[in-house]
Amino acid sequence: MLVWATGKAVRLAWYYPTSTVLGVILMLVGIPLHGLGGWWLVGGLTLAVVVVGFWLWRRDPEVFLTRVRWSRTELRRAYVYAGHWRTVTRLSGLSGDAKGREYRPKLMRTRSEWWRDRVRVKMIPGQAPEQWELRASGLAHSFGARSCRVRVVKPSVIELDFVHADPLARPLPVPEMAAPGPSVNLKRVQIGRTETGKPWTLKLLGGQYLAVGVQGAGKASILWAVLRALAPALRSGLVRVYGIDPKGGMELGQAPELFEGGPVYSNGAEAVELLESLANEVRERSARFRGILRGWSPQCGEPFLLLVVDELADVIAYQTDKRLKERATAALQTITSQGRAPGVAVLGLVQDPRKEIVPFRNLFTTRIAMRLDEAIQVDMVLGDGVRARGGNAHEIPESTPGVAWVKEDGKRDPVRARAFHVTDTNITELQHYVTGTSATVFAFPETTITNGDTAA
Ligand SMILES: Nc1ncnc2c1ncn2[C@@H]1O[C@H](COP(=O)(O)OP(=O)(O)OP(=O)(O)O)[C@@H](O)[C@H]1O
Repeated sequence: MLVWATGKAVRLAWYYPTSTVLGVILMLVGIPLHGLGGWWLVGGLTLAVVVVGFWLWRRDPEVFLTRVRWSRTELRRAYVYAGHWRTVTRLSGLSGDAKGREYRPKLMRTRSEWWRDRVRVKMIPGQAPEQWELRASGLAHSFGARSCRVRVVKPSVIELDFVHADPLARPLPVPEMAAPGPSVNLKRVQIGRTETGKPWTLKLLGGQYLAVGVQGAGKASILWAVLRALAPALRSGLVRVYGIDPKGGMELGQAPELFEGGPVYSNGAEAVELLESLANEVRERSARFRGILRGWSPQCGEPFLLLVVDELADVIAYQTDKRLKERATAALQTITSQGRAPGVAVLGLVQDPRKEIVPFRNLFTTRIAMRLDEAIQVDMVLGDGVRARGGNAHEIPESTPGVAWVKEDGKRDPVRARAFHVTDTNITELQHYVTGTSATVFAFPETTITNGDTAA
């Protein structure tokens, strides 16, 4: 009994360290003062702590919950998880019996943040993370969360993310542009923030990018956030950008000076010639580098090349001239498959991810799924099984343009992130920064109409 009770006490102290320490302190205060009304003092102190905590929570719940994460962790563990763990895992079919013994997944460490609870679990023998992925929705409902994602930590240990709120609900303003001069790290180009608060970075050097989303999903913000992050390198000539905007220049036409030779505003011969000239550059550079360099670096004396194609489908699928379509597809395949070492990257934006539209999706090393209509489209972009790990891009609400699920080749789990919101003023500022012309952006003047109304 003593061994059992000691084991229980150690386990309790391990999972509820702060409550245990506080309890011990209160007992140490209360017992010596027992005869002097010490327990009243302890009760009063406890009440004071609770009242002050409640007041702080009412004032600013987010700050309170961030500051006293331990209390949230221990409270939620006790009331939400520990109490129902056995029943929920049993009813979900996640525990089992063998040789008359019940095997139950073990609830390990929990950590509560203001928007999610991270719950570590030791699986029972013979269990696979995929079994938990299949039951993720049921687990979320059982523990009162909006969604549940499953991550593998190490063999037989997984972490469940129970999500309660969206940390990316508010638009992210673009950061100030870097001062001209310092070179940009092309392996870490920041274009937004992930839901855990870390920078969302693209590895342009060595990567090829495909962003897919319905109309209004915020694809353009990815494009402009990349160009803004590259601003010092565009200004110094370290990076050259080429652009194709078959939608008649509605997007790239906002800052044509940023693009080498100006953007191409059609999907015809001019666009195909640009693609073929870049494919040739890839081959020529590879030949020049062979035996001398392993890959492009800022010291190699040649600029890094980035091709941006807004609405890729117009160039490789909706083109009615079969010959032009084939030439465009072949050139893009060469750039995406061989461009890594010679320093040529592609950022393609598209609305429809079907194989008939982008037959070489797998050549893009990072695929970005923004808001999509159907679950099957998510599988097409991110790959099979990624949705079960949380990547539900078809559930991104319309109210959060710029939010995306990102899947990099070689990484098991997708990442949820939001691109910076780049406004028209930000784009004008970028253009002046890169071209070296100075300009002040004025707000639209307000005119007062004689009947007293004000119009912009
Ligand atoms: N990252 C973002 N944060 C907040 N709002 C955004 C963001 N990106 C875009 N928006 C807003 O969402 C709307 C649609 O964005 P955008 O035009 O970039 O979508 P799109 O996917 O490029 O659409 P289309 O396919 O029609 O070109 C715009 O009003 C824009 O201001």
